[in-house]
Amino acid sequence: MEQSDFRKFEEDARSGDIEQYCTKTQMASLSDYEKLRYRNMKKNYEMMVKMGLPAQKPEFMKKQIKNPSTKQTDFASEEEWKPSSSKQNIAQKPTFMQRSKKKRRVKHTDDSDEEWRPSSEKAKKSANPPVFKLLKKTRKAKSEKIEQTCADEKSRKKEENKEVHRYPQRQLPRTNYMYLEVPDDDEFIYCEDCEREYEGDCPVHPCIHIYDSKSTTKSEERSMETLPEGLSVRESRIPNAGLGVFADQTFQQRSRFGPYEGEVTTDPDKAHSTGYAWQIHTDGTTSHYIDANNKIKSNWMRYVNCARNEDEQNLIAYQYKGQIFYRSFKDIAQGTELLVWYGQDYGKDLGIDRLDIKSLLKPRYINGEGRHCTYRVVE
Ligand SMILES: C[S@@+](CC[C@H](N)C(=O)[O-])C[C@H]1O[C@@H](n2cnc3c(N)ncnc32)[C@H](O)[C@@H]1O
Repeated sequence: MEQSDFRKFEEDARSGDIEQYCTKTQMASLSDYEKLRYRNMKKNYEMMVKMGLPAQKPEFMKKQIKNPSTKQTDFASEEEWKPSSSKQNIAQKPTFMQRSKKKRRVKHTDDSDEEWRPSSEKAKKSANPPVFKLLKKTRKAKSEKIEQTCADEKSRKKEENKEVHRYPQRQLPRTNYMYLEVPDDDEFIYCEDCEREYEGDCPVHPCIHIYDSKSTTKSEERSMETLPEGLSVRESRIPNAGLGVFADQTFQQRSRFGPYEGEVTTDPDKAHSTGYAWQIHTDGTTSHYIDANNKIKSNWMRYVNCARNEDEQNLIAYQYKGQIFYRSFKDIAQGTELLVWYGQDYGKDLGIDRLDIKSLLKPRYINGEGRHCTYRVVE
């Protein structure tokens, strides 16, 4: 399918009717993004049927609601097409920070029929994924402690999501590692221009990789020495934030930096304590952390500060094949400080209240690949 056709198809999908498959309450609980996703699934299915292609009916479409008062299970929870591993680990309530787990993905191939992967294929793929081998090993070896911590964190998030608090909220543990919601599969990269994901990278708008400078030092200077050409570290423009990274030249949109270097740890307490650790996910759960606290073992990315609002944010962090990269989603002018979003918990710890996260017009540029599309309210 031509790209322009695909765009038109996506626009048409926004007007698709999914109301017949859920109750009013379920409808109201879905974010606009979720609604769009279900509409897209419905349209995809209908289009494939129309084209005479073998298509598997999305699970949610099989359960048409005749009587809205009939008790139903949660609409979103009926997504049997979701890989079970990711499904277990995803909070049921859609939140702004919750990345869409089922987006249009395009595999790198010349065969345009690959654009839509039916759920059964996806399920097969998840059952035997070609990647994450290294992480899976790490996962097997991970201590009970980390599993417990992840379980604690999930129940804490569940608590936070409750709309009515019958008891005063207890003091929550400090969460100061940086956090990304990562899906079951981190080998896809979102393209802002095409508004969809590609395996590896967008063939039309590929990232420009900015390589670290080589460092031979084994001293504390190492992290600074790895600074790529065109960047410098100096005092941040953000009051009391310490050092920050500045552009000494213009960096185009889709400049990619990384990976974020540091020590790998499975100890959440250690990761919590430093303020330089990114959380890494495998199959939707935390598997380990990359902690850049040690300057001898980390690179320059440890100096990138947290954006206080969407306007000043110019980088998004994302996990790709078990590593963290930063990518510019707009041109970065010379003299500008590079700023990324660390995640809501860390943001809160820094006293940053991202109003754009809470507003009805959802943020366009947060972390992860689902957050930085040009978001539109479609109702
Ligand atoms: C990953 S480090 C960033 C580099 C750090 N500025 C430095 O000098 O090493 C994270 C720490 O930087 C500071 N920081 C980052 N963004 C900030 C912000 N928006 N406001 C205040 N402090 C910030 C906080 O002290 C935080 O714990």
